[in-house]
Amino acid sequence: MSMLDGHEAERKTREQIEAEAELFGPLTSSVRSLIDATVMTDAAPEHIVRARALVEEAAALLDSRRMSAPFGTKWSADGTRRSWGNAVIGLRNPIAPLLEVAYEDGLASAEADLGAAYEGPPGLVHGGVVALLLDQILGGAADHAGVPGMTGTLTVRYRKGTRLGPVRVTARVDRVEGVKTFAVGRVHTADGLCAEAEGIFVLPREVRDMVAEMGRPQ
Ligand SMILES: CCCCCCCCCCCC(=O)SCCNC(=O)CCNC(=O)[C@H](O)C(C)(C)COP(=O)(O)OP(=O)(O)OC[C@H]1O[C@@H](n2cnc3c(N)ncnc32)[C@H](O)[C@@H]1OP(=O)(O)O
Repeated sequence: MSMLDGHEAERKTREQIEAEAELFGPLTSSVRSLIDATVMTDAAPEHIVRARALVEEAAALLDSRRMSAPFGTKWSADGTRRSWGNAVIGLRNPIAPLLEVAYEDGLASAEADLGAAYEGPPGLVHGGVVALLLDQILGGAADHAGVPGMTGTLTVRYRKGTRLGPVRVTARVDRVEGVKTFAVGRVHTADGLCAEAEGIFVLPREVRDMVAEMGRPQ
């Protein structure tokens, strides 16, 4: 599979996209609550059995018609970009903590409330989830600065356990060296700084080749 696959131009209007967001956003939110309830439930066995039947019925309804491929990234004529399946920010993805990333003065920042579904060590966020958030926000900072790339290397230093609950993640571009963008970021909770990261984001060769090809005179 090429890295250019999964990017798709679409002709939907802003109103159509908003209507889709209104339809799918609440579904995702309900399933996210279901995930939390599944991890945390202490209900009676007969309630678990009944819940399972209801969940299977819902899954069958949703599965009655499927997209032919994962959501990918859809680009609208007005520049709107949707990655609704994304594992961190996807509006249609209930396992995404749903970071809403804000960009200001070169700083990307987002907050998330990480519940029991993200646990690693008791009461703490799984280290892979911490890396997941950092990967996304560092990559987002690079992208927003106009120097995007695929994650080549992500180095995370875990300074202290990240307690489950509200977290704040931030990132910015540190420097650009040719096709590599170096971004740095942090994760904070009420306990203070929990993790720091540096990422190297590389604009892939095939994207570089495509850009060079487009710039060549006909
Ligand atoms: C369109 C995107 C928008 C995307 C914008 C959206 C961002 C969202 C964030 C989500 C991020 C992800 O999850 S991304 C998914 C996880 N990552 C991946 O799957 C990437 C898998 N790896 C790859 O596709 C490839 O190995 C690449 C793209 C990383 C590099 O391949 P390449 O492009 O052929 O690289 P190549 O020409 O050999 O090298 C170019 C320069 O990069 C350096 N380099 C090569 N590999 C690495 C590396 N792993 N770590 C550090 N540096 C590296 C080389 O030394 C060289 O430096 P010099 O000689 O020039 O000094």
